[in-house]
Amino acid sequence: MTNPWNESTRSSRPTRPTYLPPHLRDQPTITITIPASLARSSPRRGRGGGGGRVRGGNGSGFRGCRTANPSRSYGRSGENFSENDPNPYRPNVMRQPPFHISEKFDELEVIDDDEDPSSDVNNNMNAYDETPVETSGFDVPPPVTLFSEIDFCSALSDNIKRCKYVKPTPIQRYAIPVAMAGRDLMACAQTGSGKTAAFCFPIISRILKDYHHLKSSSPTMMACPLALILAPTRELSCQIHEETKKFSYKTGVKVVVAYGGAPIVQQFRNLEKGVDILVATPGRLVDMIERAKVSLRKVKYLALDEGDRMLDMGFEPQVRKIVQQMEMPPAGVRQTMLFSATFPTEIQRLASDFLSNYIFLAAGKVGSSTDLIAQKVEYVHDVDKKIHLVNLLRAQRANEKHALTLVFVETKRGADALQHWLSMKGFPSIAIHGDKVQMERERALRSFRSGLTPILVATDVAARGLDIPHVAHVINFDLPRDISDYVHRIGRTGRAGKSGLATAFFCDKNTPLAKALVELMQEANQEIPPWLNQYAETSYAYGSGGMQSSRFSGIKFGGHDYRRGANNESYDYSKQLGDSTVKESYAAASSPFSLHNSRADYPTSSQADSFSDGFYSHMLDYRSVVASGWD
Ligand SMILES: Nc1ncnc2c1ncn2[C@@H]1O[C@H](COP(=O)(O)OP(=O)(O)OP(=O)(O)O)[C@@H](O)[C@H]1O
Repeated sequence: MTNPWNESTRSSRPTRPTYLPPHLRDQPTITITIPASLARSSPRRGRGGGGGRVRGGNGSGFRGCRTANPSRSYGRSGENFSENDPNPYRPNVMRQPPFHISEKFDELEVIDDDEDPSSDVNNNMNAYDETPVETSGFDVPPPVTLFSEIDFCSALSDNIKRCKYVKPTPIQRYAIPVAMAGRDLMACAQTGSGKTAAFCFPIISRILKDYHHLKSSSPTMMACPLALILAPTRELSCQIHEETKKFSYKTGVKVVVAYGGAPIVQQFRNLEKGVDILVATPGRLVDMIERAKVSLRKVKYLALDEGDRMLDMGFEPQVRKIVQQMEMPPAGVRQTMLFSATFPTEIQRLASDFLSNYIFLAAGKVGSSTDLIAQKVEYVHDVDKKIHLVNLLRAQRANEKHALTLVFVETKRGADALQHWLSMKGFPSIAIHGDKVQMERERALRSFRSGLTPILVATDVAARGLDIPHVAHVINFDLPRDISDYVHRIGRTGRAGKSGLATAFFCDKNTPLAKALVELMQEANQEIPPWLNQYAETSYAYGSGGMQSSRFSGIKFGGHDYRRGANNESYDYSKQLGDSTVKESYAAASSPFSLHNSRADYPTSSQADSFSDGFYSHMLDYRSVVASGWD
C-alpha cells in the first residue's frame, strides 16, 4: 500500500521525490480524524462558547471577537482561504471568527448543582473519574466527592455553579481539602485536569473566612496582597487572573495581575485600588517590589503554578529572591502550594526549601499526558517537515472544520518563518514567541482562540498552562529537548476531559528524547512505532546521556513523592512536624500574626534561628542571581 504523504508530496513537488523512511513505506492510508468529542461539539457549545460553559478567560485576558454570523463555521469561511490564495489575510467579511468568546457572568444564569448534569462538559469530566491519586505526607486530610462537602462560603459556591463545575476533578477532590486545612502542598496532575481551581478556590475561600477583616478595602500606595500566585508566562498570568476573577465574582475579593511587557503604570493604578490576590510573573513582581509599590509582608498564601518550571534554572533565582528575600512570611507561616503536571525529582528536592510539612499528591500516571490525547510519532527528515505539515493540515481540513491546530517549533525565527510559509500556502496562521511585543502576542492568541487564524505556530512560550478551547491537534514540528516540555505542549489539547491528537515529527537529532518518549507513550497506552523503540534503545545506549531521558525516566519523572525514594519506601513524615510548629510559635510570638505592621511583624534573624526548618539560615546565605526568565 502506498503512503499518502509520499503520494501527495510527489504530486506537489514532482521534481524532488521525498524520502520515505522504511518504517513508513508499508503504512496504510493516513487520515486525520479529529476526536469525536471535538467533532461533536458545535462551536457555540464547547468551552469558551458563548452559550456553553463559561471557561477560563481567553488566555490573554482579552475578549475574543464576536462573529456577526455565529452560525458560520470555520469550514465555510475556511474554504475561502484557498491554498492558492496569495493573500489569505486580505480583509474579508467571510473571515469571521467561528468561536464566540463571551465570559461575562452578568449574562449567565446560576444553575442548580444537579441541573444539566449530562451536559457535554460534565460528561467529558467523567473521563477523569478513574484517575488514581497517590497521596503522601503526614496526616493527609480525606478527599471529598462533591463541592458541597467543602465548607465554601456561599458566594464562592455560587460562582462554582456559574462556571458549571458540577463535580470536582480528582486533583480538586484531594487538593482542595488539603489546602482548606491550611497544609502546604505539592500537587502533580495531568494537563487540563483543573489545577487552577484547585488552588484558587481554597485561597478565595480562606481569604473570605479567615481574613475577611483584612481584605483590601481602600486605595493604597503600597499594595499588600494576602495571596500571591506566580506563573511563568505573561499569558498564563492573564489567564489565571481571568479565572480567579470569575471565581471571586461578587465576593469582594480583589484580584490584580502584574506581568511584563504591558505598561507598568497602568498596573500600579490597578494595584492602588486595592488587591487581595496578586497574580504575577516573577520579573514584573520583583520590579514592583523594588519600586516599593508592592509588599509581600502580608502574604498568607503562595501558589506557584507550573511549580517545576518556576523552580528550574530559568526562574529559580528570581523566585527564591521573591520568596526568601522580599519580606514574605516564611514557610510554615504562610501556606505554600505548588502545582504542575510534571515534578522531576531534583525540582521536588529544591521545592522542599519553600514548603513546610507538605503533602504530596499525584493524580494520574507519571507525568501523564492521559489516554485522552492520542499520540502519534512520525519519522520526518528536517527537510521534509514543511510539506509533511501541509499534508497533515490538508487532511485535517478535509475532515474537520472547527479544529484549532497548535504547531510547536524550536526557535523564534523558525516560528516566524514557518508561519509565513503556511500563510503563503493558504493556511491562515499566526505566530507567538518571546521576541514579539506583548500586544502582538496577545493579538496572536486572541486571533487563534477565536478561530480567525486556526493555526498557531509557537515556541515554548505557549507550552504551559494555556487553556484554549477547540485545540484539536498539537503538532511538534520540532520536538523539545526535554520530555516534560513535551508533556506540557501536547497538554494544550485533550483538556477538561475532551480528547485530542498530538503528532510529533521525529528525526535523528531527537534520539536523546526517544527513551523518555517511549516510556511516556507506554504509560499513556499509546501505540509505539517499532522504529521508535529502536531509537529508544540507542538513546539508552547513550547511557545516562540520553540525559533528558535518564533525568525524566520512570520514577524520576515526578509522579512520586521523592521523599519516598525510588522504591516508594515508607517515610516518616512526622520528621517534618517541627515545621508546623513554626506557624504556631510564630503566630504566638507576633500575637497574632499582624498584617498591619510590616517590619515589626517580620521575624528577626535571631527569632528565625529558633525555627526548625533552616529557612533563615538559607535565606541569609543566599546570594542573589539575576534570572533569565521570560519576564
Ligand atoms: N470541576 C470542573 N468541572 C468542569 N470543568 C472544569 C472543572 N475544573 C476545571 N475545569 C475546566 O477544565 C479546563 C482545564 O482546567 P485548568 O486550566 O485549570 O487545567 P490545568 O490542570 O491547570 O492544566 P495545565 O496543566 O495545562 O495548566 C478549564 O477550562 C477549566 O475551566
